[in-house]
Amino acid sequence: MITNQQVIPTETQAENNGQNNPLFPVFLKLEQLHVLLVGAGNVGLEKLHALLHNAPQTRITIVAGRVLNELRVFAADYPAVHIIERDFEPADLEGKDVVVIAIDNSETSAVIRRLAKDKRLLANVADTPELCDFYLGSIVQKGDLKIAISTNGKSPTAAKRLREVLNDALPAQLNDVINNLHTIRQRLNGDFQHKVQQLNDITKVLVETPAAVTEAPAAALKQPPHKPPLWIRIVRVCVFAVICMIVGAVIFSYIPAAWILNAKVYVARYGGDNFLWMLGAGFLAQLVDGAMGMGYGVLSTTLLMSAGVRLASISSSVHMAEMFSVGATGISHYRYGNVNKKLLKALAIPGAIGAICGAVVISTIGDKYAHWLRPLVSVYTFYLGFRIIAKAFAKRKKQKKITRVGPVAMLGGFLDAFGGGWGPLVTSTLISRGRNPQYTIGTSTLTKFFTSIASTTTFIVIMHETPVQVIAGLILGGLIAAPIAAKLVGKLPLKTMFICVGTLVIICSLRILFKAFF
Ligand SMILES: C[C@@]1(CC(=O)O)C2=NC(=C\c3[nH]c(c(CCC(=O)O)c3CC(=O)O)Cc3[nH]c(c(CC(=O)O)c3CCC(=O)O)/C=C3\N/C(=C\2)[C@@H](CCC(=O)O)[C@]3(C)CC(=O)O)/[C@H]1CCC(=O)O
Ligand SMILES: NC(=O)c1ccc[n+]([C@@H]2O[C@H](COP(=O)([O-])OP(=O)(O)OC[C@H]3O[C@@H](n4cnc5c(N)ncnc54)[C@H](O)[C@@H]3O)[C@@H](O)[C@H]2O)c1
Repeated sequence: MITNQQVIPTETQAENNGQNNPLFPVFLKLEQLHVLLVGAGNVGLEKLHALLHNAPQTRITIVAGRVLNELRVFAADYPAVHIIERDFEPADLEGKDVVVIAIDNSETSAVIRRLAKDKRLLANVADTPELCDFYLGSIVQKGDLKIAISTNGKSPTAAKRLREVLNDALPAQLNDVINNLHTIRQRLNGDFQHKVQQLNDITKVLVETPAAVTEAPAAALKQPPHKPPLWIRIVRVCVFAVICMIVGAVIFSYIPAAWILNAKVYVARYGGDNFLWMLGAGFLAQLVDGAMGMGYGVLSTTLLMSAGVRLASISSSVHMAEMFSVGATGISHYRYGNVNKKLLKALAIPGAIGAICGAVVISTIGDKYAHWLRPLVSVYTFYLGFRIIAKAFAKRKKQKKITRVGPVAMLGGFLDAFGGGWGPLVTSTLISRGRNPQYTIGTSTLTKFFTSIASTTTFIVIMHETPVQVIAGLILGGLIAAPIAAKLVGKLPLKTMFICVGTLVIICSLRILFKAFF
């Protein structure tokens, strides 16, 4: 059996090397070559079938005194096949790369073969192994997979039977498997050794349980390519936590606590009384959003509300800080081709209108009615917390594709001004209604960039002031978290993450509600 993979000799192969079958298999790009076929009888037709079945665009010139009618009819479907109806002439070898001889005269065959040899052309003399430079093989094909079989010329019938056996044994989905592995191969990062290791790990199951041929790589596509066992993941999380503690201890031993406490003097006017909260909120929100693709607004809003920051300040800072992170991610989505321009247009305008309206409402009546607006927003974030948890358990159902996206975007933009929610509302609604997740996440993220610009501009115009310190805290926290989040993407247990983040949002919202009424 021959494949086009690199052959690494095993012990048994090494023992057999050269002893039984010295033929060296190659897979010719025949369509880039010019073939001369001499003879157009039954055998000529068989060889023509074999050539064109594998490489239909191949340029083939057929030279034959008599041309079988069946061959003429068959060749008519292949524009690159040219028939010359006369006996062979040495000039026929000019400009050819490969010669197949299928005539009923062995002496003439030997002469043609010698002339070909003089021109250093490779020749096959059908059914005459001793005159062949190469043999045609029996071929099993499943999409891109091709297996060529040779019995070293001993029994073409055995080769034919083996082809039939393999053809039945190999599942049709094998081509999907190969395509999936091709996609994984293109997605893998890292150096060559690392890629080889990952591909070997993914495909190990194919060797251990051959029945898994049809399922394994498809499943591998859905999961991160290499999922280590649970205990390794637990150890990783613990190591990560310890590193965070050490880094934290080092940072705070160099930055005097008094300095941090003094910082609150500068931030108190606009941003509540604890800069660390803002830094922490920015860090956590970016960490979660970067790794899960949503949650920045909800998390930072609930955390800042818990720190007692003014509602309008929260909203304007969150949107301005978010503009940077969302802008950067949105642009990379655009570069990777994840943005559907039609959907972007349909989302951006209503989204921006909704965002402007939300920003106007919150910055004009935000402070005046803060005593009831804050608990109201908490009720909304409380609901979003549940939506995030629900995502952890949601099964993707095939629903009717949502076509009118405008109202969803407008509502998303409006409510987003109050406490985030664009992601949990717009992105998840579109995905759960049957839209392609890749394009939806990409397009929705880029749209979020535009709605953030709209609301931020509105806040600046209406409020005449910018809560610089809150924004600085959020951006700084986000900057620290971004590279960590990027590393964590695909490595975290998503379901658990959604549950944890949802729970955190619910607890924060409940706390605000509790404080408002008691
Ligand atoms: C694989 C396949 C590819 C193709 O041609 O496309 C192919 N022969 C096929 C079928 C086939 N050929 C013959 C029979 C009748 C039964 C029989 O004799 O066994 C059948 C079976 C049938 O048709 O059922 C007659 C025959 N063939 C050769 C000789 C001479 C000899 O052995 O000395 C004789 C006796 C002539 C006579 O008695 O006068 C020689 C060769 N045939 C080869 C290839 C090369 C060796 C491949 C290998 O290493 O295994 C080689 C050396 C040179 C070459 O032709 O390239 C194709 C199967 C396609 C499929 O998968 O269905
Ligand atoms: N047909 C079979 O199943 C089969 C099986 C085993 C072996 N063979 C052997 O293989 C050979 C070919 O068999 P076939 O059935 O194709 O024969 P065929 O008689 O059907 O065809 C022979 C072809 O060769 C051409 N030809 C002969 N001399 C030529 C020349 N100098 N220049 C150009 N073309 C020339 C003829 O015009 C014809 O197109 C024969 O020797 C036969 O004994 C055939």
